[in-house]
Amino acid sequence: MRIGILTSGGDCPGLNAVIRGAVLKGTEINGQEFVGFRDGWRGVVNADIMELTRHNIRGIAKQGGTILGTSRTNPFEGENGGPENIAANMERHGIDAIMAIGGEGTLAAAKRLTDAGLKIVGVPKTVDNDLDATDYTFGFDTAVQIATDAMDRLRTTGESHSRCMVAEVMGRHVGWIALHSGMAAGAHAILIPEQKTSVEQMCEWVQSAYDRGRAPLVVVAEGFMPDSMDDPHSERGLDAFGRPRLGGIGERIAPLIESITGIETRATTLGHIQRGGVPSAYDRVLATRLGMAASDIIGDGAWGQMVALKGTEIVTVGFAEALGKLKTVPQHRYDEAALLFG
Ligand SMILES: Nc1ncnc2c1ncn2[C@@H]1O[C@H](COP(=O)(O)OP(=O)(O)OP(=O)(O)O)[C@@H](O)[C@H]1O
Ligand SMILES: O=P(O)(O)OC[C@H]1O[C@](O)(CO)[C@@H](O)[C@@H]1O
Ligand SMILES: [Mg+2]
Repeated sequence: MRIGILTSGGDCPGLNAVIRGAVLKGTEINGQEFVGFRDGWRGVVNADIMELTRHNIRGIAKQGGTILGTSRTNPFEGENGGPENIAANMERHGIDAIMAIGGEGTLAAAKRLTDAGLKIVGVPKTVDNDLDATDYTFGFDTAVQIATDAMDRLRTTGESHSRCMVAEVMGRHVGWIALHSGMAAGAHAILIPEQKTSVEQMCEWVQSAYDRGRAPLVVVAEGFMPDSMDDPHSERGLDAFGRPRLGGIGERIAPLIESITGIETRATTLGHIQRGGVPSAYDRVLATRLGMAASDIIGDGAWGQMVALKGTEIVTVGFAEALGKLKTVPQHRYDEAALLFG
């Protein structure tokens, strides 16, 4: 069987380890051959294909990004898009099945194509860790470590100047990166999309930390909304799928904190630094196992399914179930972190 692998949506550390895991297990054990589609669904629609052999995936588990490239192309759009054209392209290139590595958008597209008769399995990815069907997504652990390192640095400069430091991290719909990096770095306030918080409450936490002689550290997820806002802060236009690009809420709340408390405040947006560079050991192992398992479920003909982590085991979940809901930060996880605020 000849399989086409694609990576789609935002990149994250560990994508290459999935590709390597799949190709090694597939070629060595499962009797499979692999090609890569360049730039996500764009490569599928335009039949932009590269060979993936054991030789050209060697050493890539530790490389950040994706050797295949990625995009937010919609496979249903354009004159070559849609299930019939894609099926014809696959047949022309002798490709029997697709392994789609992506977030909820990529997997939603994969589900629609599978419903139309294509043979597709999925591998979940996102630094945001917001897919409910898997306990952790690879890339998350690396992003949390990068954010924690950054906050450790913000704290030393904050302490030298007796300033309040606001660190903005990724997290469009959920606050997992903010919660974990904030707990790890000992933040005095963690602001996440799941919990609307008033500016007065933020300032209370900041003031109380300051009064104890600390330089307050506030972590805010890009999708956070103070109780006065109905939509996340966006000033950067729309992405390729027409959604607002987030980012900038930290710069927006820092002057509010400064004006209310009188404490000099600086904001730093970590942005794409969180998605770049080498994956952590945890993410390499998780990604490699998911890639190997995805090769196995292709061998089983488990079309419309994706691999996922449950506890410490890799399991299989149907796209429909996997896409049902986002994994938000539960109230008790926020409450336990909030005990340490202020
Ligand atoms: N319901 C859908 N039907 C068809 N295509 C979709 C659908 N949802 C998303 N897509 C396509 O899949 C692409 C990838 O989705 P998206 O941009 O949401 O990234 P993702 O895979 O969710 O990863 P992440 O959000 O973590 O970066 C989108 O740009 C869009 O073109
Ligand atoms: O700048 P890009 O690549 O469009 O992606 C930004 C988005 O991707 C994510 O990193 C993952 O979904 C979000 O946290 C963020 O909003
Ligand atoms: Mg998405």
